[in-house]
Amino acid sequence: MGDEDWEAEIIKPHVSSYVPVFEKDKYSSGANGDTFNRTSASSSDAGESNKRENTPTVGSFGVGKGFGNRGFSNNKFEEGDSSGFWKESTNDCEDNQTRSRGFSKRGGYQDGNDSEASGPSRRGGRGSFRGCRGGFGLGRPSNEYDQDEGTQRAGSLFGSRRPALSGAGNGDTYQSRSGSGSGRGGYKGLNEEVITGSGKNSWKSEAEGGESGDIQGPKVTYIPPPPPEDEDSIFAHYQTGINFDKYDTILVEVSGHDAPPAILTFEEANLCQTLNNNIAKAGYTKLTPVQKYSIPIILAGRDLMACAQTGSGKTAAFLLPILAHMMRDGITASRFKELQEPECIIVAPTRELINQIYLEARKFSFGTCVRAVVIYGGTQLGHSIRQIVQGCNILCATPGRLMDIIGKEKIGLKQVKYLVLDEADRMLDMGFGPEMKKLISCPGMPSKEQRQTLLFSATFPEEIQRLAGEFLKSNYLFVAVGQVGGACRDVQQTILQVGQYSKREKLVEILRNIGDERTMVFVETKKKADFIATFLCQEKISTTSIHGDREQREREQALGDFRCGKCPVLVATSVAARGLDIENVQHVINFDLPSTIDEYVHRIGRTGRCGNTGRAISFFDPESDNHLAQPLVKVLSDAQQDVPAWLEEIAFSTYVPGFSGSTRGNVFASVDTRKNYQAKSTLNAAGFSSSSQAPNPVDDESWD
Ligand SMILES: Nc1ncnc2c1ncn2[C@@H]1O[C@H](COP(=O)(O)OP(=O)(O)OP(=O)(O)O)[C@@H](O)[C@H]1O
Repeated sequence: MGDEDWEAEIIKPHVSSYVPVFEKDKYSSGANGDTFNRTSASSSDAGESNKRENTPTVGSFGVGKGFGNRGFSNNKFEEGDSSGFWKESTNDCEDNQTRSRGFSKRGGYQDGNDSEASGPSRRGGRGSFRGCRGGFGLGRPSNEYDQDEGTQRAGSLFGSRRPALSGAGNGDTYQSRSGSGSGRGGYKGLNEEVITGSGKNSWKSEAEGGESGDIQGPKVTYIPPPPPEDEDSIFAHYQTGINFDKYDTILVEVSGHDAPPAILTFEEANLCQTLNNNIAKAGYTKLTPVQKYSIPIILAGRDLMACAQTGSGKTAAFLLPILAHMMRDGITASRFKELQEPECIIVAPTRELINQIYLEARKFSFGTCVRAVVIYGGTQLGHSIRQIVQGCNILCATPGRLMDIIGKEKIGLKQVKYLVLDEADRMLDMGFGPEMKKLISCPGMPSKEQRQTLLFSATFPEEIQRLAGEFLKSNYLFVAVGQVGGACRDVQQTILQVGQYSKREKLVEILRNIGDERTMVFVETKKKADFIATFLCQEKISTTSIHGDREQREREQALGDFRCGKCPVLVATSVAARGLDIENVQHVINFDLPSTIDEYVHRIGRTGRCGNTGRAISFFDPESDNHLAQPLVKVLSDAQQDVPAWLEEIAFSTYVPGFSGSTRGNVFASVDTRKNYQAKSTLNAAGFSSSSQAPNPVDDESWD
């Protein structure tokens, strides 16, 4: 599905279609209670027995010049005047697969008729002008996930930055991409402090010269506000939901050799008193399944690939045992030093997510001498360095910034004992995979035999599992909570057939029904995110937006406004699809379906977290979404959701050979891929599956 054809929309009659009615009493029930139909032990048993390709169009939102130049900050959207919605060349996610350096055209300075061409080719290679956001795009520009220096420099070239959305709260105007610039996060050019490395960089990231100053250009000046220091804020948490206890019924499967038995309680983990206090202050009284299994595995020093549904506590599942190890090893407080050598590195694909992980690390390490630090793109490099040199035991980082800092020799890797890839499938795919490979082959980085590597996600496609072998010891354990890649059952999923010309109207109808309940609306492109947010503001629906073309300051502001309820609607691209844990998100609307089913699972997982219920409504456009019909049917049926007959029909008519059976084939890797090579698993003492024989050594080799 491409962008909507707005021009055509004007002449095409709107087709009304069903709008679901939101009844709160229905809402809270959902189809949550049933257990997965698996043969392994449930977690509660454990202790007992143990591009879309967008084509350019003429015309943009403003008049004459496009967004970047004139933007629409002063142009209220009026449907009748809009001759067309320009087409965006790449979606937010695609960007991260482009490692280009150079200049940007869009955003900062773009003619209305000057649509970007599709795909990376137009992004330019190294040293070229980069087709995005009007600025120097050095390093890893416009990576939706980790937009480091490129993004932050972008748009600055012309001396102005886009103001933040101003529609927040009143829905009147929605300013974005204005070329007139508010100066927020503005370009200070060469006057900005440049912190350079020692000058003897023996290893540099691909982004060398990015923010690091090797190549001069506009600098990122944004310094994120420090998080509140008071204990109440540090331990602030939301309540687990009515379905939290039902987590116990989810089947868990562990594969690999000699898996330690699961634990049932926090006490069994034998954590130190400080950690136990922090767990209690965080409001955790009971382990989630992924925690029951992962904590003892990590405590036993094993490598782990863990797959568990969205919102089920994977973050604590790796943080707690790592911290416990550190405490047990008598870690000493790290002091001010120019070169810090953290014991733990955690990487995640988006800035907001890594910040969230950092806050969790800070929470659980409260009162210990362990110091966690977060660094991510879109913020001033000097600020990152200042945070690090003060001491760093746990470094939480987005990939680009991490590589820059390593290149600056502010971080040494010799002491790394724990390497965590959150959203690991994302971290290992085409976008970040090369960066991660560089990380593990950086000088000083202990080999996989010497470090403990932990991979967590809600989705783990087979091919990514295979790639992961390079990162993990061959005897790693694989924990699958429920269906690998399956959707959270606490999310009630509705798929509506909505043609592109009816989407906006439908969206407004739904949002009006929803009222003030917090809702995330996912769209496929950054431009559309702006456009829809503007449109909703004009419909008097308080809306903000987050996407990769927004400055980091704006992104954080948007998230803050959404979190606090000032703007109950957040229009987002896939940058917000993974990991974000926002209280009280009751609805997710896929205005555009994503291109992959995994992305769908992550997106809808922004609601229905931690035992709370949520609803997801997706607009399915038969013109463009048919490829998703089969995997959607599988996801829906696995999560025991109603599958619309029309969707089944489409799925059937778009039958793909090899996609067969009641579960409709292998949309997900339903198991540890090593199982293909292993003998049949047996139930171990803890009641979960544990492989009884060594993998075939030949196959094993292929993992290295
Ligand atoms: N044992 C627990 N008891 C109570 N709350 C918990 C527990 N474990 C985690 N939580 C809370 O559940 C929420 C979701 O946890 P978390 O963000 O780690 O989920 P996740 O599995 O990583 O999700 P995603 O796949 O979307 O990244 C957080 O607010 C977290 O504090």
